[in-house]
Amino acid sequence: MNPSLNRLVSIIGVPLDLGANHRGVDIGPSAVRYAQLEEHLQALGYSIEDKGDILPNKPNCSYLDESNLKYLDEITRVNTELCAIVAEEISRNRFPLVLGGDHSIAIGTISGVLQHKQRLGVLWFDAHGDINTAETSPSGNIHGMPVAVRFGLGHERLLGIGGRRVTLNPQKFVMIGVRDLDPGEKKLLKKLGITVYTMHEIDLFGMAAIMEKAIRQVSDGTDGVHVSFDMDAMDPLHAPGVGTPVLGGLTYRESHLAMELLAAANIVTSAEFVEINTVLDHRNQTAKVAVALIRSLLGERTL
Ligand SMILES: NC(=[NH2+])NCCC[C@H](N)C(=O)O
Ligand SMILES: [Mn+2]
Ligand SMILES: [Mn+2]
Repeated sequence: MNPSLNRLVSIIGVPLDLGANHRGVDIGPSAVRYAQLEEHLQALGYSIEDKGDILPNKPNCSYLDESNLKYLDEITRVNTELCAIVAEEISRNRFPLVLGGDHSIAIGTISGVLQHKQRLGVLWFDAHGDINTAETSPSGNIHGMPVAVRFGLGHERLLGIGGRRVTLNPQKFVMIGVRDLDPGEKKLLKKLGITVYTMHEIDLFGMAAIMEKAIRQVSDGTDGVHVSFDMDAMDPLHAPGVGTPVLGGLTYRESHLAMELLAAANIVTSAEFVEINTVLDHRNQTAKVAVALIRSLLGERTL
């Protein structure tokens, strides 16, 4: 598989923070636009269409939901809309670039991509596994559940997004940068046989070697590759504006190298950058880093 680089990019903002149950990531899409995403991509020769934001309805100001699937209704609604827009942009032959928002939006993004590419490879950059279900989640926050949903595990409403039960192939799903897993997540990752490159493997073998293996795994025998990048995959030193920071993450250069190698491999057909929490950020640093990573992913080189 080697689709020629798609020069038509559609930006889709999803200012959803209900999945994190934490204010601040709802400003993520604005922060990334403010960091001049569009201008930078235009300079790289891309033709950009900004589709605007999918606006969630905020619950009453108390923002209190004590269930083990917090804000299920609204998260389902936003993801259903996101799924349709992503599918529509792909049918228009455009590359969907989704800006979060919390990571629950991966449910909608990936189900939209799956409408067109049934044999999809996914690279999931994250400090976390995001493979909880309501039964295993310590928080009830749906941003910790999208991976489980995409493997067909979770609440009926979430599984129904996209109209049909399309699920991912665990053999074509790779996690990178993981360093914080809940007990139920560890069990499920092992049961499904998912390839997880934790920080331990990245320290041991280096990002270049890990990416070489990861790229081969997700691109062989697939008809597209989706990149889901949670900014907390990076070390909080480089990306401080995230709601669930974990020490010991990817350095600035490791993250860039991963994006550069993906650009060189020319395999990525859609992407999302999520969990940018502007309230917790310093001078928009994390949004700027996200823009820098997107530029590398889309082929910018130093020389
Ligand atoms: N997308 C994220 N930042 N997820 C963090 C999840 C944290 C924890 N594992 C939970 O389920 O609540
Ligand atoms: Mn995370
Ligand atoms: Mn995540």
